[in-house]
Amino acid sequence: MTPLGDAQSSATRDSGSMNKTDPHAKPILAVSHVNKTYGQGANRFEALKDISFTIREGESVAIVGKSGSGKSTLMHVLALLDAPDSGTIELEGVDTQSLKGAKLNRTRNKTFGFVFQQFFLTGNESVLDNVILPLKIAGVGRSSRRERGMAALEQLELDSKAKNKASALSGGQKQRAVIARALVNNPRIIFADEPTGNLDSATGAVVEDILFTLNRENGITLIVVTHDEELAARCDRRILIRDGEIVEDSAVAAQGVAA
Ligand SMILES: Nc1ncnc2c1ncn2[C@@H]1O[C@H](COP(=O)(O)OP(=O)(O)OP(=O)(O)O)[C@@H](O)[C@H]1O
Repeated sequence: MTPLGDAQSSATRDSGSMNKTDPHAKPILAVSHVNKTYGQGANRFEALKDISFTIREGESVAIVGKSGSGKSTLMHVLALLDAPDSGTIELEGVDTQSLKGAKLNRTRNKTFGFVFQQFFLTGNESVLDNVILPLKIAGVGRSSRRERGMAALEQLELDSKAKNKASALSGGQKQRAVIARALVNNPRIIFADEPTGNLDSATGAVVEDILFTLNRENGITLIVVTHDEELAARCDRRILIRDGEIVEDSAVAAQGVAA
C-alpha cells in the first residue's frame, strides 16, 4: 500500500485542479432510470426521479445539493445499501438486481469502503478490531486479518493506537480509523458521506487529503456526498441534485451536452 504520510502536502499541490479522469476508463457504476419513493398514499414522497449517469473507474465524484434533495438516498442506492423502486444499477457491467442476500453482502463488503460523518466505530473495542471488521465478515483468517489491519493503520499513521479503545481517539483519529477500515479490504470504490462534517477545518483538510491521495495514487473511485463546495471543487466531477433530480453534471457539461 502507498504510505499516506505526505498526504497533506501532496493534496495542497493538486488542490482544485485534479481533472485527470481517463475518458477511456471503464464504467464502474452505471445508473439507469432509477426511481426511489418513500411512504405511501398522501405521505408518498419521490426522493429520486429518473436518475441516470455513469461513473468511471478512478473518478472522484461529488454529489451536492440542498438538505433533503436526495443525496444520501442516491448514495445508499449506489452503494447497494438500499434498492431502487425501478431502474437499474450496474456494477462493472453486472446488473445488481441479480445480487441478493449473502452474495449482495459479499459484493458490498469486497468492493466498497464507507466513510461516514458519524464514524460508526464500536467505542469499547480496540482500534484494530474496528478496522479489521470487514475482513472478519469476509472470513479472512486471524493472522492475515491482523497483518492487513496493521498495514492499513500504518498507512493512516495510526498503528501506535491499534490497541487503544476506539472511544479514546480524537475526532480526526476516529475518521482516520474509519478510512483504515474502509481500505482494509482493498475496495474499488470509497463512499464518503460528509466525511469532514464532524471535524474542525484543519483536521477535515487532512482527512480530505488522505481521501484524494487514495483516489489519485491507488486509483480508488471516490464518491463523496457533501454540502461543502470547496470539497466538491476538489473532485473531478460535481453532480448537483435538486428535488430528486440531477440538474447539473459537470462531466455532461464538459462534453458540450446541455446539463
Ligand atoms: N425513510 C424515509 N422515509 C420517508 N422519507 C424519507 C426517508 N428518508 C429520506 N426521506 C426523504 O427523502 C428526501 C431525501 O432525503 P435524503 O436523506 O436523501 O436527502 P439529503 O439530500 O441527503 O439531505 P441532507 O443533506 O439533509 O442529509 C427528504 O425529503 C427526506 O425527508
